[in-house]
Amino acid sequence: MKAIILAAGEGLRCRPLTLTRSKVMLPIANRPILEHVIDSLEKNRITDIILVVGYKKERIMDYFEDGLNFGVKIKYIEQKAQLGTAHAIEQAKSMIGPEDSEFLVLNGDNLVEPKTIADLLNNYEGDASLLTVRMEDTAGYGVVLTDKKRVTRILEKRPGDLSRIVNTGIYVFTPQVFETIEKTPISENGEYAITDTLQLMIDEGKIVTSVPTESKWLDAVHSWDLLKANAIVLDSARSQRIEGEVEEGAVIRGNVTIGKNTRIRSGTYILGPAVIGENCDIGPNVVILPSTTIGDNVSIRSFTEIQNSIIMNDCRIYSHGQISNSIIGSNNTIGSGFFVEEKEGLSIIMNGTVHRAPKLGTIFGDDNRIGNSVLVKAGVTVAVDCQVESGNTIYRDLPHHSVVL
Ligand SMILES: CC(=O)N[C@H]1[C@@H](OP(=O)(O)O)O[C@H](CO)[C@@H](O)[C@@H]1O
Repeated sequence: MKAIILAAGEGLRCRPLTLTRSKVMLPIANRPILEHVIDSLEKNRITDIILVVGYKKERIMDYFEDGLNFGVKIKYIEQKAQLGTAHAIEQAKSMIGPEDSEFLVLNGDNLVEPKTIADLLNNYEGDASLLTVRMEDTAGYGVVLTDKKRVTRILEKRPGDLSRIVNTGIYVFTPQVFETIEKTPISENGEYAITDTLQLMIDEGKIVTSVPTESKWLDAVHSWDLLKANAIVLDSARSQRIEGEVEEGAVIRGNVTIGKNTRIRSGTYILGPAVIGENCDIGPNVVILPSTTIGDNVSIRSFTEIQNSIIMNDCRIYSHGQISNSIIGSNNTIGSGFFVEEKEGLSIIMNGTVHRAPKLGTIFGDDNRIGNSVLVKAGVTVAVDCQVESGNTIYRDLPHHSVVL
């Protein structure tokens, strides 16, 4: 069976991280979310992949190329305008032939394990099947009403407790779906939504079924969801793998992965689960606590403590820093004495809507230069290419190219 992966969106709610990469390229345990998705498909022997790309497509194509390094074959198709999920699927129509009696569709920015996909592959039936999960808080999702297995209605992002059965956005379709996609009207928010296509199919008497799963499915809606996804993936590691050099006097406990050419200097204490990439220089006397991921080519100097955070590639973090519940994009230089405040239950306003965050420190995009003794207030973001001089406190979100003297 072929799989169409939707990977064209930017992920506005994951800014500033998505200013320089699309959401599917955000790393979890040092691998893009999309790589986790492709890996789960490959483990189900789904190796014919059509990737619908758009925003920052070059970065995706440079990383995955033809897919052979990932055990799959990838063909790319561009969605030039972001006109919704039905429109995205329609772009791949010419790649689904008469030999394809059905095909799989999934989002490139949802974390799934192999079993999640297997649950749908083993139970799909009818003209279309959608994989569903039960959730208490269904805000921001599509939900379905069912009569036994059959879906009787799809309600997209409506307020109220209409149903707890959430649409994961993972489907098996027959090629007839393209005929209904053509008839799908544009929605109020100007998109052609596959959920409207499914409702049309139901109205036409076609059989649309719901396949429930309890396997892993995590949608990274906001950037802070990456921390949760990272912790879940790190937790599933079952062993220690050390390919770098660990100096005498360093302590490494639990499931920790340390990449090639990485040096862990004396006095450093690492408590897993944690992943550290290649060519890093950590210590002496650095503390890394669960659930932390550190990318490639990162240096962290003495007496800095990092906990439950993601530090992306090519960062330099100097001594006596404290970073927790935070995401630091790639190529950041952070001076000594850096301190990130953290708070639980912050209300963060994005485009006029209030979003409730879990315990959160800060989120940095790429390429920022931070001087010494800088403090960042909880929940504040620093975009891309900002410069903050020593001794400042960052109280407000910094837009890209900001200079704080
Ligand atoms: C129009 C559409 O495709 N809506 C889907 C889709 O929403 P997005 O806002 O496009 O991510 O994925 C959700 C799952 O991530 C699903 O619950 C919802 O029904």
